[in-house]
Amino acid sequence: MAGSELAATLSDSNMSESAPFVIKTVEMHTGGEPLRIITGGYPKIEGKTILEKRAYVRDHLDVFRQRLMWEPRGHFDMYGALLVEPDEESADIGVLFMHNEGYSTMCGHACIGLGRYAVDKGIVPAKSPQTELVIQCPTGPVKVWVDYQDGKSGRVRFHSVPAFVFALDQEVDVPNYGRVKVDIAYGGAFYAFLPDSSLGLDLRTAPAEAVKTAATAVTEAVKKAVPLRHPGHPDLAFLYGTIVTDGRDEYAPTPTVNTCVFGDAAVDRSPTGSGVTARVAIQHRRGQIDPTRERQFASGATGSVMTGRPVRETKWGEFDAVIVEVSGNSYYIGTAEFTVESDDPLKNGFLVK
Ligand SMILES: O=C(O)[C@H]1NCC[C@@H]1O
Repeated sequence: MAGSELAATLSDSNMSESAPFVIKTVEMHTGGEPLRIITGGYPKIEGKTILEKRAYVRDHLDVFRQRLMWEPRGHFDMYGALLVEPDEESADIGVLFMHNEGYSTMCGHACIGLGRYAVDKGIVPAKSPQTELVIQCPTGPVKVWVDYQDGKSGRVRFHSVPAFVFALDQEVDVPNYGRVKVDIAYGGAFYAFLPDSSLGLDLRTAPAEAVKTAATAVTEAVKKAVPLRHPGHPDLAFLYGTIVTDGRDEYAPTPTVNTCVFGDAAVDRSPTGSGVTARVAIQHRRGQIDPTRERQFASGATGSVMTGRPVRETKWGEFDAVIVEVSGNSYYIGTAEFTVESDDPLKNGFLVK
């Protein structure tokens, strides 16, 4: 099935909030991070470009995100992908990402899962030893290669849009943590990076709650202090989260650990594909990594690993940029069919904070 036909079947019912709600999903995880792929039942999505579609679901269909991401159908750290018709000729599928707070612009762990899904569902014809496809994300086209052997999809690699460094050693005052230096980089979304030691933490032993609190304080401080700009579109110019690292940026054959806190203080269970992309851009700028040295990045939450390496230099607008290759594994964990009863007082979902 072509990507555009699939997107059309997904959104052919013109459903209002009060209409019967039956949404089907395929459930996966990538390095522990959930991926709820919405495979049927979403209302019609208006908009020509993918950023217009993102704005449309945010402004008109947000209750569907809340129903699917929040409790009782989801949870605080749930993550979803909604297939949409791509508007770029080269793309096989288009996707909008969603989480506890809104709609992200790029998601590496989701592209890894969606690569397998597209091959396994026949959205793109499977080819051995690997199948290539392009996923149009709000940030732009992402090239994906899915290993395919003996009728089985496997490891996935992707090249996201050009990644660039926005600021190095930017000083910010973070309430309760003092003055810290952060690097800010774009890997399909903007992240602030800083080592655990700057926050008085040790990622190997710190409880997730402590990392989440500290990273959220950093995100809030950076949002206040540093206006971001993006060379492509103003909708892409926002800080998505903070990634706390173990500070081991110099190349080593063993994994360096990072924990990403994004959206409304969601903790990524995976090493964060878009974060690895942005972190490699910083390491490349500082001469800490090169194309011959693939680096391993481990999630501080689960220990799951993705690899990252710079592939080639390029530009995006005024920014020196780099194409980064990231790879990882995702797995199927089930399917679901979600419904709503009209008299359920909690039908639109809730979060316990
Ligand atoms: O892998 C990633 O890029 C994503 N995981 C959750 C937060 C990011 O969007």
